Amino acid sequence: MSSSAMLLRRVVVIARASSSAVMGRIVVGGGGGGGGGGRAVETTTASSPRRTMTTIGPTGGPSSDHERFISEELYPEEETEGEWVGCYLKFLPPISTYSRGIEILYNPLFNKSSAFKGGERDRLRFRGLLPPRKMNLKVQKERALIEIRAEPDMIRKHIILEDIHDTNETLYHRILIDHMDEMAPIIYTPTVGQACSEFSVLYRRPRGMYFSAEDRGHMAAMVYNWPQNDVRVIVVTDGSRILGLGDLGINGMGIPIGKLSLYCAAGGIAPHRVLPVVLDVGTDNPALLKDKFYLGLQRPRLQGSAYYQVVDEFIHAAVHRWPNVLIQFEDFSSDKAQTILNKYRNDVLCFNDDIQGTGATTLAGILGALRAKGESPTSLGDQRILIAGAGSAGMGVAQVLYQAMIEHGRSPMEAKNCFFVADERGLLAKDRLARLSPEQANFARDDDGGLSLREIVNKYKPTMILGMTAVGGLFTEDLIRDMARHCDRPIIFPLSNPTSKAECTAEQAVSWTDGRCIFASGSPFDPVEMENGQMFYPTQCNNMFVFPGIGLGVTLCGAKTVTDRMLYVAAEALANYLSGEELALGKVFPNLSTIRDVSKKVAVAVIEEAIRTGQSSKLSEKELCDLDAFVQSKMYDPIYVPLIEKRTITI
Ligand SMILES: NC(=O)C1=CN([C@@H]2O[C@H](COP(=O)(O)OP(=O)(O)OC[C@H]3O[C@@H](n4cnc5c(N)ncnc54)[C@H](O)[C@@H]3O)[C@@H](O)[C@H]2O)C=CC1
Ligand SMILES: CC(=O)C(=O)O
Ligand SMILES: [Mg+2]
Repeated sequence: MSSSAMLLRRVVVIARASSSAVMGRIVVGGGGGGGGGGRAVETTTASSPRRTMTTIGPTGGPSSDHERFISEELYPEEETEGEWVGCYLKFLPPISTYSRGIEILYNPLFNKSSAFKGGERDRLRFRGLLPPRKMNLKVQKERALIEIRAEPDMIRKHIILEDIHDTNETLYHRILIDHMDEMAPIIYTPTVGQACSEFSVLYRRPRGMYFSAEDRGHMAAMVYNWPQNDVRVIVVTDGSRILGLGDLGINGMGIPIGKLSLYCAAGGIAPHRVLPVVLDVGTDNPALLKDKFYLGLQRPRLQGSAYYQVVDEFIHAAVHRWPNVLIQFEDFSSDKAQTILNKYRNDVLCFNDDIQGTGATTLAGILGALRAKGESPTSLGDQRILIAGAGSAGMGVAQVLYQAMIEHGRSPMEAKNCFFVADERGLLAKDRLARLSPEQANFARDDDGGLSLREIVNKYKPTMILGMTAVGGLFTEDLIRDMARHCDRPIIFPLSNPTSKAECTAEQAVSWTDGRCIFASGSPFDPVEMENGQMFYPTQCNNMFVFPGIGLGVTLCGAKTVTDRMLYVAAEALANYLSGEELALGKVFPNLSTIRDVSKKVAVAVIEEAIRTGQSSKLSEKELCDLDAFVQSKMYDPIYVPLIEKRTITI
């Protein structure tokens, strides 16, 4: 083709780009095809909290191969600084930085590695510090997937992914978003359990902050060591109950890191706005106390007021530097978890994921299960609910289900009567009131204290059994067969994590109930082929389905606190997400691949609730008309944007 013909085609391409803005050689907007409506991209600088919003047009595809050929020839991909969508190059607002040279390559928030374009390599002074051939995000992802998939061992896969996390956050989150089904078990439960157990020996690079008992009196200053001004979400643990693995001390850092990866990938919070934290108050794990490679303080855990002072100092320091930050308490042992939540929940934007997040998620799963049985949500108050495990998770679930029953018109007494809560000493009843926490005492039965799980099943014929004991295999064949004898479609939720702690497996539940159970588990299980050849698809009842959306919602609307009603509407949004087809397949939670959309729906529900109840300080009624599009526009989408020197251009 002659160069004049090529030029002519270029003019046509530009002219077709309706409402296009043209900046240099970059065309904004797309032709036909794509999803209609503009999309807003939010950019931020890692070193500065300033943001720009630029609306870009519909993502139209190329109208012909010919057109694509011409455009790409004019603007070779490896040299243009934008994102190719078919034959169009989308304009992307640049990020400006004070960093230069090698510093940028070592900053995972900025680094694009082989995807840095020639212009950037010159502007930011690292030409020659990278191999010359340029790749794009797609090719980099393809290469990373080959490496991850070639590795059979889950912990090795985890190490590869976390290595990408530590070197290139854009690529890491792109991989998570595009392959959530495959990646969640690697970065989250069950593999994160092993990653925590081996955290000190696997430790490579710093991520997050540690506040130890030795830092008392310094925390208000220490928080300024964190390089980001705009932290929106902190996940904090004291490492005292990591999944069902017990006290792992600072090795529990893997949990805030994993949860925050989900905040970014599923909840659309930009990675420079999240901060994983461990409070190192010692450990009572005898193996760690004498492990020469353990990286935390080797002393018994602080107790009493000394312990609560550390928590208090940290919270005040964090809120002082980042006044609007959401603090998510995670994996605190049950003797402290509720006390801490009660102390801060009315004054600080915070929630406890194990208590409240698990409660909301399990409520959603139960509402889904009732739908699958052809029952209405109000039938929740007709259920007989056996909860095995009276810790944070068990009592959190009991409280949220109880509130939902009240919401649906049951009296407190009627609602309480639905519950049978048991721990390792059997059914909780008034005979041991003196040794129960207020939350446990609320659900103590009048009689039958100490009945075993099987005795409860055979006497009270529960319609569901929920496991939050961290005791792998607790749901025995006899127990589940008894459940199935008394109930046509028993709901069986072994929720303990990681997989080794699940009270039973999907295969066991299906086989012992002859395929009649409605099942969901905390950690993932593979589909099961039933005797009749039909497939059974277990889904995951894990708080990952609500916490990213709750975080996105409360931070976007500037909520002052996280209310019980916000958790309730989050559960409803999750339950409503399920389609009839999914329910027919036995699924009570959506596929993980939809988690980003689920999180958006949860965020919308939370924001609506905040606006309705006057909890929202940033959004008002007028934003309600297209909240879905608003939330979508605010969600972090990992793509490479051009980097420029801060000194040269300010955005
Ligand atoms: N799927 C999900 O989203 C979530 C799952 N979990 C899981 O739930 C489990 C429990 O977590 P927490 O409540 O924080 O722990 P926890 O240690 O506070 O509570 C465990 C409870 O189980 C009871 N228990 C122990 N042995 C028992 C037995 N043989 N029979 C009946 N009860 C027994 C204990 O007495 C205690 O009440 C963990 O494995 C955790 O990973 C926790 C939060 C969310
Ligand atoms: C999922 C979760 O938060 C836990 O197992 O603790
Ligand atoms: Mg947890």
